[in-house]
Amino acid sequence: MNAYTLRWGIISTGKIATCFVKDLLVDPKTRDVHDVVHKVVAVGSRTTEKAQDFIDTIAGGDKSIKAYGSYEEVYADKDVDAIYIGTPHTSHYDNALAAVKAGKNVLCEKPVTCNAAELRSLLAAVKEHDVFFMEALWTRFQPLTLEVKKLIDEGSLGAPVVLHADLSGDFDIQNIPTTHRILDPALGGGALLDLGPYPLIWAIVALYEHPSNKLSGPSNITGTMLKTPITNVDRNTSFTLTFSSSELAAQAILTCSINLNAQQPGVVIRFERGNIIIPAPIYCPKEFTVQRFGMNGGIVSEERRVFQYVGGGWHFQADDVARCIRDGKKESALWGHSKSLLEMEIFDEVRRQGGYSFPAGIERVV
Ligand SMILES: NC(=O)C1=CN([C@@H]2O[C@H](COP(=O)(O)OP(=O)(O)OC[C@H]3O[C@@H](n4cnc5c(N)ncnc54)[C@H](OP(=O)(O)O)[C@@H]3O)[C@@H](O)[C@H]2O)C=CC1
Ligand SMILES: O=C1OC[C@@H](O)[C@H](O)[C@H]1O
Repeated sequence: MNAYTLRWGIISTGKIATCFVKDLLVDPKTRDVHDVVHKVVAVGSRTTEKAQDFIDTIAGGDKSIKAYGSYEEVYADKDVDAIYIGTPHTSHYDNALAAVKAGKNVLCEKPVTCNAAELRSLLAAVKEHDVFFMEALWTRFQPLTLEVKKLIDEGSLGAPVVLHADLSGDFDIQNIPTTHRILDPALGGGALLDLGPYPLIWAIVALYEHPSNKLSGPSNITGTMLKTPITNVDRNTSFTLTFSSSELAAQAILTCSINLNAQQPGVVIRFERGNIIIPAPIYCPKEFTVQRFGMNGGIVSEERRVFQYVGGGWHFQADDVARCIRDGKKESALWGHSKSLLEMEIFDEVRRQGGYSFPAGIERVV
């Protein structure tokens, strides 16, 4: 069977665009993938020099990759099948909408938009232009996550009861410029939008996607935010989700911080008959441990599973995008539109309770 080639146009040349493109250049055979391959055909930046420098640095100066000094030229390029968007949160809506209107398939970094209203508007355009669209929630596609999901669904641990998940990062907020995307409210700064998708994705995998939950949304959401006096964005955010509307009765306790390092606690999923423990960093964990309880409630067995592969882990989502586009699908079965929408609705509610409003004009749709 001939492998399907997906031709990518890259929007922006920052940190995550670098990680993603490096992974696109990893031979899929190293992860035992033989049905799809990836080709970077164009890179768009706000300056042509940066686009060319990116190609020189990341892709060894590959002459077949076009360097554009605007994003619009990438959207218009006939050789591009799919656009990858790696700009700051507050640009996602505009960039994705422009790509969709140009008839391109889109993979857009997390958080997919600033709010649920922007996403609804974007999804209407996706439908109208009949293109594929996905938020780049890469963790959902990693082999470890697929194994954890299989273990949960197989049911030997019983029902999930409580999930704890944290993602923190030390962004050195006392010393970075207030224009850094993590501090600047005009770039959607703060912990929730940047780090919140990761604790949330584990709650979605373990609770929302649990077979007994029948894809019911949380019946209750609480959120509280501690702001930094530097720019008033959320420095520490805690939020809880209660699932109780179907056969599942479970809670998720989720936290994220921009002034702590990314070490433990990671993720702990507590079931009736055991635990799944996933050490940090929870966006790309490399191992998990399953503990099983005996009759008296003590731990009678512990199994550690380790996952290794070539690359950073962003290529698994790229393979899914390629297969979807090859097969004419408009959304992914693993991280489809409704999950991104649930994420944005939860974030809207947590920001509402936490008292975090963006500066006027930042949200393109309200
Ligand atoms: N999936 C993951 O693991 C990660 C995802 N992310 C997500 O990716 C997005 C970008 O993050 P990151 O790569 O760290 O950010 P960077 O600041 O490193 O890069 C963002 C890039 O976007 C472009 N850009 C366009 N408009 C602006 C603007 N107004 N201000 C600054 N840059 C702008 C620039 O590229 P150019 O000048 O070439 O146009 C810039 O290099 C965020 O939404 C974040 O949540 C971030 C890190 C990890
Ligand atoms: O997606 C992300 O994962 C890792 C973090 O360090 C980064 O800020 C965030 O955007």
